[in-house]
Amino acid sequence: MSSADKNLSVFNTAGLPDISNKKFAIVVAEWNSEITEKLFEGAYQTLVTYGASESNIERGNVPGSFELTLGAHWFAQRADIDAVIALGVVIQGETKHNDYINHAVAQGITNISIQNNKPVIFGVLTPNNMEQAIDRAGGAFGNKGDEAAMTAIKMVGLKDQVFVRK
Ligand SMILES: Nc1c(NC[C@H](O)[C@H](O)[C@H](O)CO)[nH]c(=O)[nH]c1=O
Ligand SMILES: CC(=O)[C@@H](O)COP(=O)(O)O
Repeated sequence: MSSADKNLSVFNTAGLPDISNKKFAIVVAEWNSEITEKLFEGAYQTLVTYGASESNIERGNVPGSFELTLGAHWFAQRADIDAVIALGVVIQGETKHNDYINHAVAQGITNISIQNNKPVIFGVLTPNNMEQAIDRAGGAFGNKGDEAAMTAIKMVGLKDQVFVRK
């Protein structure tokens, strides 16, 4: 992934960890579901492609992206969950409401990842319009869900590297 590539589905896959026994939760916002479902599909398929067992991927739905933080926190509190992926799409409206949601969720997800000492991935699109959302949910710029899943894979690998006794 890089700004030059500007493709959310292009990433370095060298040295990925064995995730066959890792358990992932994916929390999906129902707002803009025509896009969030594409993000979920991308995240799910990326996890499976790189070694996760389908039985080790659990999904939860929340009404909107603002609720992603609490929904992700509930999963992150579970000892059997190794990483949480939060997926949402917050589209710019006429007011500043999207700004408040985006900032709250970005900070909230950061906080719960640290609080629960495990990866909680910010897989939230914050486009100005639906076209930009479509481009980043399997369109011209890849799929944010792919990126979020790959980020989760790499972070669980880093956690094992740091904490699992050799
Ligand atoms: N406008 C969008 C929302 N709004 C709903 C909020 O996320 C939240 O559910 C509500 O404020 C009640 O707490 N949510 C999105 O995910 N995307 C939007 O574009
Ligand atoms: C980001 C949203 O919540 C959005 O639906 C709000 O739209 P608006 O700012 O036009 O009320």
